[in-house]
Amino acid sequence: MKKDWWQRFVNTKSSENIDTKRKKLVLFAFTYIGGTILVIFGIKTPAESNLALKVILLTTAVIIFSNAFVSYFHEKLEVTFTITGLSIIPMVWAIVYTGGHLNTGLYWTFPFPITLFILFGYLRGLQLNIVLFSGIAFLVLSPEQIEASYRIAEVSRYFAAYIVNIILCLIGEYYRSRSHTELTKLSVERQRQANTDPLTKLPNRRFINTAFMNMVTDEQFDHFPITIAVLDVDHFKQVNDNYGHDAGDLVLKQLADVIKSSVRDTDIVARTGGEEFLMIFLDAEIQTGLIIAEKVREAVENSQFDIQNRSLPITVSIGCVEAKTYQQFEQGTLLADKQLYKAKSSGRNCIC
Ligand SMILES: Nc1nc2c(ncn2[C@@H]2O[C@H](COP(=O)(O)OP(=O)(O)OP(=O)(O)O)[C@@H](O)[C@H]2O)c(=O)[nH]1
Repeated sequence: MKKDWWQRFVNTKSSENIDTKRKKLVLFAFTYIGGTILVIFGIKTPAESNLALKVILLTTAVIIFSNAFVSYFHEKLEVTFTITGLSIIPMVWAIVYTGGHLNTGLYWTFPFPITLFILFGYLRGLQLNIVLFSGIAFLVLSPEQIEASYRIAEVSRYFAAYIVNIILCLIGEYYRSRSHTELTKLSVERQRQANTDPLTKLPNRRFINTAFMNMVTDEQFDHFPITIAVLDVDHFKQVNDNYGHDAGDLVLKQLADVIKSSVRDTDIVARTGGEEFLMIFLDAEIQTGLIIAEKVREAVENSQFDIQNRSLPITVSIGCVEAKTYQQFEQGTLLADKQLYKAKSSGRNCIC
C-alpha cells in the first residue's frame, strides 16, 4: 500500500479482452472462409492422382473447424490459436509439395503470413513465418524431390512477392501492436488519475466505490473479515481559519503520509472527503482493526505538522466496524460513520 497502490489494482483486462476478441474474430473468419475453401478443393482433388493432398486438405479442414467449435466451450483461446496456427504450416508445405489444384499451389500461400502474425503477434508470428517460408523455399528449390513443377521465372517472382508480403505484414502487425500498447498505457493512466486524489495521491472515493468494490464482490476475494475505519481530522476548520486553506492542504498531505506509514502494506487508505479518510484493514477482525486504528491515532497525535515555521498539534477521531461479507462491506462505511460520530461526541482524538 505504501508505494504504487495503483499497481495492485490496475486493470488491463479490458484491453487484453479487446485484443483476444480481435484474434478470435480473425480465427473464425479464417476457419469458416479458409476451411470452406479447403473442403471444396479437398473434394475436387482426385483421390486416384493426388490422395495425399486430398487427405491433408480435408484433415486440416476438420482440425480447424473442430478447433473453432471446441473453443466455444473453453476459455483457453491461446491453445485454439496455436492448434489452428500450427496446422496451417504442414498444410501449406503439402500444397507447395503437390502443387495443389492445377499446379496453383504457390498462389494459395499468400494469405498465411498475415494469419500467423495476427494469431501469434509480430515476434512469434515472424518466427513461425520464417519456419513456414524456409520449408516452402526448401521444397521449391528442390524440384527433383517434389511432385509439383514450378517454372524458374515463376519461382523467382513468387519469392520476391512472398518476401514483400511478409515484410508488409510484419510492419503492419508491429505498428498495430505498438499502438495497442500505447493506447493501453494511456487508458491505464486515465484510470489511475480518475481513481487518485490529486492532493494526497491516495486512492479516492471513486476507487473505493468501483475498483475496490469490484474486488471485494469477486468470489476470489478471500480477505474477510475486514475492518473499515473512517478517520476525520478534529477541528480542521480551525486550521483553515487560522493558517489559510493552503496550510490546511499541507496538513492533509502530511497526514496522508503519517496514516500510510502507520498501517500495514496490505491495508488500503483512501481520501474519501475533505478531511475524511477511509482505511480498510484486510484480514483484520475488529480487535486487530482497533489496534491498527489506535496506532494511526497515536502516530498522528505524536507527529509534527510543520506549517509556517510552526508545529501544529493535529488529532483525529476514528470510527471502526467489522465486515465479514461483501454485503456487510456495502453497509460498513455508513456504520463506521456512525462510530465516528460517537468518537467525535466522546471528546475527539479517540476511536469507537
Ligand atoms: N485545506 C482544505 N480544507 C478542506 C478541504 N476539504 C474540506 N476542507 C475543510 O475542512 C473543514 C471541515 O470542517 P468541519 O466539517 O466543520 O469539521 P471540523 O472543523 O474538522 O470539526 P470536527 O470534524 O467536528 O472535529 C472545512 O473548513 C472545510 O472547508 C481541502 O481539500 N483542503
